[in-house]
Amino acid sequence: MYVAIEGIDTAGKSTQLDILKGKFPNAVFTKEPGGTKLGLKLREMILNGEANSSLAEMFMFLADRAEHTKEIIVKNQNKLIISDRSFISGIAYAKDKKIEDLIELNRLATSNNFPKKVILLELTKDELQKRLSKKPNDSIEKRGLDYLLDIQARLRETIIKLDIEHIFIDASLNIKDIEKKIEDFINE
Ligand SMILES: Nc1ncnc2c1ncn2[C@@H]1O[C@H](COP(=O)(O)OP(=O)(O)OP(=O)(O)O)[C@@H](O)[C@H]1O
Ligand SMILES: Cc1cn([C@H]2C[C@H](O)[C@@H](COP(=O)(O)O)O2)c(=O)[nH]c1=O
Repeated sequence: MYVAIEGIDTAGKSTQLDILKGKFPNAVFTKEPGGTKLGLKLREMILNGEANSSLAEMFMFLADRAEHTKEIIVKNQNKLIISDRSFISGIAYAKDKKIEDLIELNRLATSNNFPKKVILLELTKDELQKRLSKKPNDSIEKRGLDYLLDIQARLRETIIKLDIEHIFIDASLNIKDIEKKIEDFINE
């Protein structure tokens, strides 16, 4: 089963994934962008802000996703796969593109291999500001609070629009409480 953890920058995805690796030792843990050798090169170029064109950036994420689908998702389809982000981030972060167009582009990139379950960690503006202030910000994070909160709303909208089995979790809850909610959702 293919499961994705979604959330804007600093929502707590990596923190939860580190715990989940101990709870699901036989699962395949991966991420977008950067889940493959090619994806790591694409991730570095994107997060260093090397694309001047938003369309070029979008296609770089789609290229990462196509490689990730072929090399990780399809090759491990009989296992539990838990991914840090997915095509849902791809749709939500491409703010200047139509969701309908993005859905079709992502169907092509993933050969229709969408996650079966999605966990969305959601931050308040205050908590996001606090967490962003504690770390160096990459080119996307530098676009600011309102940009990221709009992305968060698009993540929620996309999950609902595509009717994917999901759970929305308050990312400011205690780390252990969040983990239990995620574990129970994956196991249900
Ligand atoms: N439930 C929580 N309560 C308080 N702080 C948290 C919680 N979960 C994570 N954090 C802290 O928030 C920061 C960001 O967490 P983390 O790196 O896991 O987020 P992320 O979603 O992986 O971020 P990014 O997408 O930017 O890599 C870290 O300093 C982490 O310790
Ligand atoms: C998959 C995907 C991601 N993004 C953005 C979201 C983040 O700002 C970065 C990835 O960094 P992280 O450390 O993995 O959170 O890229 C995007 O804009 N489009 C996508 O498809």
